[in-house]
Amino acid sequence: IDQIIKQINELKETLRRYEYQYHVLDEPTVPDAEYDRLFHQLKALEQQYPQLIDADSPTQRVGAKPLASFNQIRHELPMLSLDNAFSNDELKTFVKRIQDRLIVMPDSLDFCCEPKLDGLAVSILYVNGRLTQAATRGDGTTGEDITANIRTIRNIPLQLLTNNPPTRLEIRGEVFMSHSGFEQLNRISLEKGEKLFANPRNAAAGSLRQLDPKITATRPLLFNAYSIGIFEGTLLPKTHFARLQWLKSIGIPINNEIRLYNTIEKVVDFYRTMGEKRRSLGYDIDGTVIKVNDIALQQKLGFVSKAPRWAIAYKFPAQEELTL
Ligand SMILES: Cc1ccc2cc(C(N)=O)cc(O)c2n1
Repeated sequence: IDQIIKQINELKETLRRYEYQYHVLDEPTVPDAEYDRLFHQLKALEQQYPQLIDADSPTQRVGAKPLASFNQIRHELPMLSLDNAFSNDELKTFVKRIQDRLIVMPDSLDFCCEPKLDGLAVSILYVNGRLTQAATRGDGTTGEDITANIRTIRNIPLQLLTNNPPTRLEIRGEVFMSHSGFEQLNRISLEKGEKLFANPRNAAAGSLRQLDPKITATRPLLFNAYSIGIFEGTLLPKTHFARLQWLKSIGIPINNEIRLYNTIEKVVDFYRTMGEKRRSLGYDIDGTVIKVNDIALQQKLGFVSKAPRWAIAYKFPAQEELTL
């Protein structure tokens, strides 16, 4: 039996590494057939020795039975909404307000720039490196417990890839659907005579609101992290950009368009570039998110009402055509 345990642990470790290379680094090192072969080998061993199945095995993504309803979860830290800017002038005002508030100005003010994914904000909690809970943003204070559905999203790791995980780590990010996944889903829904979704965001929302995780597991959902909520038992890097890189290093997918700039001109150029890239990204974005990179400065700037003073969503003009 020790041989079996050793074999099962090796299979789990290998599969987790393959998943990380494929979903987070976007650099698969083995063909899908090899991943599938090992996956089915693990599945067979676990069926033969069910007492050796652990909840975070790569084979345990799809929950057992449908829920009757979603439980409510209270966010220990509120999930913020962002103020919007719709012009360069409004962006400049955002930066000016920051400079006015920071009596002592740092020699250079770094901004972390990201595409603003058009999906749904979720919170995912890892306890001792294991995915234990996930919730929708809801009204920012209370959300719905969608743990079983979040576990079915293939690029979200069930365990953090680190030997000394934080005691608790809350990841916040966006669940979204790619254009190709959306078109494929609607093609299948059409064939099955089921209702079609109007756009990828609605399709993602509908998929996360499924009470039966077996249905969610068939939907092409993706996740990109954009910030850290609660963290305990670990020291974090001092800047937002470095924190995102750290998340990637422990197995959490982040967007690959994120950049760091230290002048407003470069930030405006990033906004323009993302506006051009928008039609070829393969997923919907509705603008960019510009954040003060230094965490200590973020804490000095704080929030006004529910939105941070240190971040702005610089949006694109509303898209005329529907994405159908
Ligand atoms: C603080 C905050 C709130 C909402 C966000 C939303 C997105 C997004 N939709 O991509 C990205 C971010 O960095 C965000 N950051």
